[in-house]
Amino acid sequence: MIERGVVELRDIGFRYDEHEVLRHVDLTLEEGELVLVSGRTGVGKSTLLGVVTGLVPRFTGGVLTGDVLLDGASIVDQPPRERAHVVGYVSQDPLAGFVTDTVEEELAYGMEQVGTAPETMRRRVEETLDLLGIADLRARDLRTLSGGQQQRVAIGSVLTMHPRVLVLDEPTSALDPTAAEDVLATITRLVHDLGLTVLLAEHRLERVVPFADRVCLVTADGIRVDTPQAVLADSPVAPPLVELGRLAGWSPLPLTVRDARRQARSLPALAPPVPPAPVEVDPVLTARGVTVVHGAHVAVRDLDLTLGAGRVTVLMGRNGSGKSSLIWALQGTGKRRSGSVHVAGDDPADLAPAQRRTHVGLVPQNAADLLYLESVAQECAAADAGAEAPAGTCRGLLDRLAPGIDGTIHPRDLSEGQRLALALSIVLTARPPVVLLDEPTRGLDYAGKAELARIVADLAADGRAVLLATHDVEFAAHVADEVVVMAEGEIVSAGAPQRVLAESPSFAPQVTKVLGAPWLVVEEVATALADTRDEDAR
Ligand SMILES: Nc1ncnc2c1ncn2[C@@H]1O[C@H](COP(=O)(O)OP(=O)(O)OP(=O)(O)O)[C@@H](O)[C@H]1O
Ligand SMILES: Nc1ncnc2c1ncn2[C@@H]1O[C@H](COP(=O)(O)OP(=O)(O)OP(=O)(O)O)[C@@H](O)[C@H]1O
Repeated sequence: MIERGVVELRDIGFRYDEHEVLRHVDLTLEEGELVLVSGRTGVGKSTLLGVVTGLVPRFTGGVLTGDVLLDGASIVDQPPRERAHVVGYVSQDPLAGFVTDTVEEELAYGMEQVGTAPETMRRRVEETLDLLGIADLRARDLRTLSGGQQQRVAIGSVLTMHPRVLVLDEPTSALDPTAAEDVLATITRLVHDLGLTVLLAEHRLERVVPFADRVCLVTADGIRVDTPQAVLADSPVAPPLVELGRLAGWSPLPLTVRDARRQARSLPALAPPVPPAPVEVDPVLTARGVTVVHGAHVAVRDLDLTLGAGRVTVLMGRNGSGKSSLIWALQGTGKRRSGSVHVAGDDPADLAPAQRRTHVGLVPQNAADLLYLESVAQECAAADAGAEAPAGTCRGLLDRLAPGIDGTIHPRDLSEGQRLALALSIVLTARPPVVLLDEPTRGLDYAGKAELARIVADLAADGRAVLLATHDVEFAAHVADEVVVMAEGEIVSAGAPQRVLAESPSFAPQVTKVLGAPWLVVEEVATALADTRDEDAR
């Protein structure tokens, strides 16, 4: 008998006119394995996932060649709807995928479509509410949920269908670190206990690598599929632990914090980095007593915040803790129940939109909200004109964040990371004194994030105040001058990253977990190692 995978992709090719996205892709997914799809922004990860779900080419256009098999039978001509009970899919944009109005309805919808018995439906809805920690949201309108709450519902609504194959596109991008761990552990349990097959695209390898059986690295030349160890040994994208292992010359490369801690015993004694001394800063934005209320829910409670010139403040906190609500209130569009916000003598809430943009720039969680023109080139030209910046300014920023995007593409057709990069470039072109970024790393690869960190540092060096909300602890460790943690609408901790991040079990970056505070990032270890080697040489 021939061993067959659950899903087989045979010599898959896909192109939009001249733009070739996938070629000669052969991939077999076995029962009960989790395959991680990684690769640069816009390289074709979502497209590869779409070939399995059938959304590509049916809903994207373009030309698909090759064959897709499910249990040995070709399904390449089968519409996504007919595969849905076997192949569950969670997209990068949960809101766009919702078909009902409330959490409970959404969890039941797929089961209703396939005629699941009512008592089974009821039971699975309850199980899923618990599994994903969303029981208290059951009656809520989907559109009023926070980004992370929406993402949990989207995952839940697919799990209730008990699919055999689960296709997930950045499923933890909006989740706080603890929730992300929980969701990945839940999925892994289904993989191990029920033989679920999972294909999962993710940029934050540090989160997913420990759970992956194999990694599929997508490059412009095709795919490479191997064990995480083998792919990461020389892959251009690697999590901090692997970077640390490469730097210290460890073999095998550590994939978990536990492995790295063991190997770290072999490191020479290193002089820890000296945290920067606190400095006096000029306030650029001052918020006092800000309260934001949605219906009966107090999202931000009597909160004071000062953003200083030249400072990057990172806003963290559990899903639903009020970060986005605060950001919109600071920008002036979000309704405040009470309190005041001042930027350069004005309250942004009192200004007309055009004037407000010169005070405060905001890149929202859903970057598409900022894009309204027909092409990338038009968006860039409009941003330059609006900001009276030299022609090419916006495009220059875009090429730093996500290089090589064709200017004629409609913003709607960009990959998730490319779209975010465009929205960031548009807002940053105006160089407002206050820059607010709501989860600015979704869909960005490590190189894109490193560029974003440099751009943010440039803005700060130029005297701007930057506030960015993120769940990406590694990115936070790289950019933060100060970290502010929210819980239940209030600030519960604030201070230097060496203290707030490093001392928290949920927010500590990988390097801190291995070496302890005040270590935060691999670059610090590289510097310290080079120093000891210099001394040895002397
Ligand atoms: N209609 C279209 N015409 C031309 N190119 C397109 C069109 N739609 C998508 N593309 C391009 O196809 C490529 C693949 O996109 P895809 O969404 O698969 O990337 P990705 O690797 O998932 O990116 P990300 O990491 O940002 O999620 C991108 O470069 C995108 O710009
Ligand atoms: N219209 C609304 N009605 C009721 N509750 C709302 C409404 N809008 C938002 N909320 C709630 O307010 C809280 C704060 O939401 P917010 O989006 O500010 O959180 P967040 O910290 O940005 O979360 P995430 O990390 O998931 O993006 C959440 O519990 C959310 O469900």
